[in-house]
Amino acid sequence: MDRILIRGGNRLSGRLPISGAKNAALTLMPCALLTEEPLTLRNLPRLADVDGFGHLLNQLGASTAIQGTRPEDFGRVMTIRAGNLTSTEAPYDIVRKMRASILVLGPLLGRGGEATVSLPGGCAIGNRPIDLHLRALEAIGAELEMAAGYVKATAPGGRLPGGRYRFPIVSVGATENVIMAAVLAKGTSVIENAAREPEIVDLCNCLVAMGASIDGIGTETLTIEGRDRLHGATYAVMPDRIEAGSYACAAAITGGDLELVGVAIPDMGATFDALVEAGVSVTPTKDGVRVAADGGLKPLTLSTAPYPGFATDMQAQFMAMLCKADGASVLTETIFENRYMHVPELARMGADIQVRGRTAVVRGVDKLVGAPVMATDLRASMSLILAGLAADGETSVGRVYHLDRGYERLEEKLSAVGADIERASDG
Ligand SMILES: CC(=O)N[C@H]1[C@@H](OP(=O)(O)OP(=O)(O)OC[C@H]2O[C@@H](n3ccc(=O)[nH]c3=O)[C@H](O)[C@@H]2O)O[C@H](CO)[C@@H](O)[C@@H]1O
Ligand SMILES: C=C(OP(=O)(O)O)C(=O)O
Repeated sequence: MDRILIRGGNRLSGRLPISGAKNAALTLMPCALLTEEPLTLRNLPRLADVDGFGHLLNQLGASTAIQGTRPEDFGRVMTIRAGNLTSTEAPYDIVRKMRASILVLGPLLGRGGEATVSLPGGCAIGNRPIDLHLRALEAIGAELEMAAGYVKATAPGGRLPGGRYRFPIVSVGATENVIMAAVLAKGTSVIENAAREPEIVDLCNCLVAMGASIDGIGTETLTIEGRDRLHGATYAVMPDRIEAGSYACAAAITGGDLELVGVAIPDMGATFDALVEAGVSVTPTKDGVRVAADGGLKPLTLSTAPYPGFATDMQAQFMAMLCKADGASVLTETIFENRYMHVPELARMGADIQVRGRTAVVRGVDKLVGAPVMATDLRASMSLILAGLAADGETSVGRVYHLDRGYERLEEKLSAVGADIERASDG
């Protein structure tokens, strides 16, 4: 199994390209199931999760073709053709490895009136049930049956009627699933308390490019008028705001100066606000944004929240950064019940963090020390990389497959801006 080795202490500087967003890619790829015509996605990041989703689409009978990208380029172009689907089932083997597989439920149901998807089960960061996905689909007319760890959803008469649903709490995935089902419904659907994450806006914009009718994009109330059919499109995946935020933290923790090329500044509000409050300078440039720090960081009080609040997917990276702040920070995780798995690993590197329930108190330390550490999930892995960049000596991060789910060629991007980082194989 691979490990990432980092010899810490280098100040990062230079230009760092931002890839297409994993979480947008994983909701744009299933849109291809909504049409018989090809959907071409540009700026698709090269990630294990994108490959996994391609594999799932293949299992359903869709073809996935990668076009003319050179190995040295970031991102790629993929054309997905779902003209002849041969299956409507997402099996346990795939769903358990990649939770986002649940996002085929809505489009399969919308297109063919039937879908069977394995229940994903819990994961390291929490239980992550799918009850809201199911309630929302029921509200627009789906009938559900549960058996042997699978949910089978059908549309009576082969087509969903549409309907109204108000989410009791904000769910990104459930909002995406119900939108993808509703765009091909017979009637109109109204979705209230919808998630407003930029990835949802990206999804809606792609669906509109495919002929869907969606009103209220970017707001908490979406009105979707079902169409008889959607057509193909070519669409570029939005830049990854979480990758950008992670590398902004890398600049901050190393007292560095990075230009994040291609970042979408309007999507970065809460992350950049928090960095500025910590004393980091964030300045728009012609190609993106420059994030610079002089070594001193102020402590912060942050609470995770749905967009436009501070993203739970940035909590672990900020925690690592705040280990080097001058004073005590307070972080509260409100989205997932178990998203502090990185704390004991950071502690092995000299961090001073106390967790009580959903709140973590992070006391800045003079130095972090390199150590062998183990990643537990995607963003936890990134927090260990960040700590390693700032630590004295060598850090070795295990279970790199977590990182490969969401960071395109991480070690290449970081070494190009001055990090001493490499991937090593345990054989
Ligand atoms: C592939 C993808 O885009 N993943 C993102 C997506 O995950 P995901 O879509 O799984 O996250 P949700 O927004 O659905 O989860 C928010 C909260 O709602 C709860 N919940 C969710 C669904 C449900 O049916 N019932 C229920 O109780 C979850 O357990 C969690 O506590 O949004 C999360 C919150 O921004 C991010 O951390 C993930 O990176
Ligand atoms: C939790 C994440 O992803 P997923 O929902 O795919 O597990 C993430 O991107 O941080």
